Amino acid sequence: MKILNVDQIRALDQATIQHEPIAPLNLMERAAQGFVEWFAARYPNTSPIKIFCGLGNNGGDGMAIARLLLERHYTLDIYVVRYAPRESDDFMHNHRRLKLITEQVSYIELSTDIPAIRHNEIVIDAILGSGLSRPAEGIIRSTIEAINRAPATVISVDIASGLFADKPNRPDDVIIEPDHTVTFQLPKLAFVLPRNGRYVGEWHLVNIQLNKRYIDLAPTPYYYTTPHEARLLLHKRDRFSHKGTYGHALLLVGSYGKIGAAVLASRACLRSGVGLLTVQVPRCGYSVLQTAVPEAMCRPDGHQYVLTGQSEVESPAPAEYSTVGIGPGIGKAPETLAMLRELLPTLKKPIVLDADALNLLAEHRELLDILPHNSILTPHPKEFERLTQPWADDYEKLNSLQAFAKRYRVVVILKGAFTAVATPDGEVHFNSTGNPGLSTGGTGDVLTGVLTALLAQGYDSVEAAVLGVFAHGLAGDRAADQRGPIGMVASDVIDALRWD
Ligand SMILES: NC(=O)C1=CN([C@@H]2O[C@H](COP(=O)(O)OP(=O)(O)OC[C@H]3O[C@@H](n4cnc5c(N)ncnc54)[C@H](O)[C@@H]3O)[C@@H](O)[C@H]2O)[C@@H](O)CC1
Ligand SMILES: Nc1ncnc2c1ncn2[C@@H]1O[C@H](COP(=O)(O)OP(=O)(O)O)[C@@H](O)[C@H]1O
Ligand SMILES: [K+]
Repeated sequence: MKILNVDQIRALDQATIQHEPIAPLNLMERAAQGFVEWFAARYPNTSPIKIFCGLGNNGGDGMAIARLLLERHYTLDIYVVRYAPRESDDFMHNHRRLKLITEQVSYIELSTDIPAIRHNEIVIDAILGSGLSRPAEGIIRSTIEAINRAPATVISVDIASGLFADKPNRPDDVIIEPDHTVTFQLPKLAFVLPRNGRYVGEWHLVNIQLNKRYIDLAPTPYYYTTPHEARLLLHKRDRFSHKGTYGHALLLVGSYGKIGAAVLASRACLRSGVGLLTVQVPRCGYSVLQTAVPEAMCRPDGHQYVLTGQSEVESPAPAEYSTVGIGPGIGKAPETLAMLRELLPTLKKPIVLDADALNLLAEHRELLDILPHNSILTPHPKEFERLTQPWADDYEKLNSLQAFAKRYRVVVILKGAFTAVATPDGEVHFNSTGNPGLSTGGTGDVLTGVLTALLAQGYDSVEAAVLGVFAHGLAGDRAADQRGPIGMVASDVIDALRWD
């Protein structure tokens, strides 16, 4: 699913109005109906509601929503924040229609007009929408502050008032802090960026049948992976396949005290469909791995405690495997750095790099230039910062992510809520699965195993990254259903992996 910017959203409205064709007012009615259906499915009409409307089209949506809720017999106090003399045409029209069925519309011009809001109330925020052109000031600001102070449930229409949809706010901007945002058709870039978490809450899409052709043609680097899109990426298994069909992966993982990372990555790799798996661990990990993961072959490293790349047993060179996954638990010993230096130039196919492999790249940047093209790097934000430099805001971080993936021709998976997969072509795919239960040691090792298995099976790097991140997050969601987000551990995520 595409993520469009504000100009494109405005043009999309216009395209819908022209080509469907539909009158602007009817499109607003459709949006309001969509919101009200979402709302009515969750909140019974016993909860008292206060709705705050601005004077633009977001306020117009609010006026229409108020009328539709009154028709459904909700108890409603309606407020218009009169911050300017100008009103949009569709606001005016819906204001007039509302006044035909109720006299009870209050106007907020001064702080003293702002009502007290009680804890059992629901606030609907329709003050400012995607037309925000400057930070909220004056009476809008005071109203937003009052809503944020109130102990009520807050639901924003389209986007929290005061939040820019596709560019950074200043740190001291006043913005609604909703519990939910109900937005129309497509997500906004602001919704998937970490620093906006409290200005978005849980967000929900309401389909209002905006022009499909415009959406299909609109250029954008930003995408949001839907379950349907992820499923389309999945390769089917051939009836006459054998284990050779699904690749032979090599994992270079673990060091003394971190053999658990090796076990987790290996198990996840096997649970993600790899044909054969060989794992190289330092000698101290040999019996652990052979016992904990009997399905994997193990080649013990020549070193007792860290990886050096030297193997005690006769075995093929890493380049002969379908792919290599390297990083979980390896540490940063000089011998391991030497291994990386020797290994990288010999590899011609994309590989997966995670954890201390990334930290070694950050400390020895010349290695970045010899990464096999289309390799997958899986930094969490701290690791990514080491690879680049600190950023002032999420938009700067996003630019730096795109630039990095392009410059080194790699796929970068920046992990976290709405994990961002940046491609060498400059696209970014935000993931839709996962939950805070995944914020626990070892879940990143699981992701490395998953991705290594997908590359070994012949998925191209972008598909492997988008699908792998989706499936990993979905497994995390299943694990959270079973164990709760607090009790779940990385092994539960492996057990919950499913590929159908
Ligand atoms: N496809 C869609 O997304 C649809 C959008 N609709 C609604 O239309 C909204 C966008 O409407 P508008 O473009 O009128 O935008 P707004 O409702 O955000 O209103 C912006 C108006 O307020 C002014 N303004 C902007 N920032 C201000 C500030 N800080 N202080 C004071 N005034 C400020 C602007 O100059 C403009 O006149 C959407 O958010 C959505 O609610 C729906 O009605 C129909 C479909
Ligand atoms: N709040 C969250 N919401 C969704 N996914 C999360 C969240 N926190 C962490 N994750 C996911 O959990 C994994 C954590 O990886 P990482 O930080 O490398 O942990 P570790 O190295 O301990 O295994 C990543 O896939 C990340 O996207
Ligand atoms: K709003």
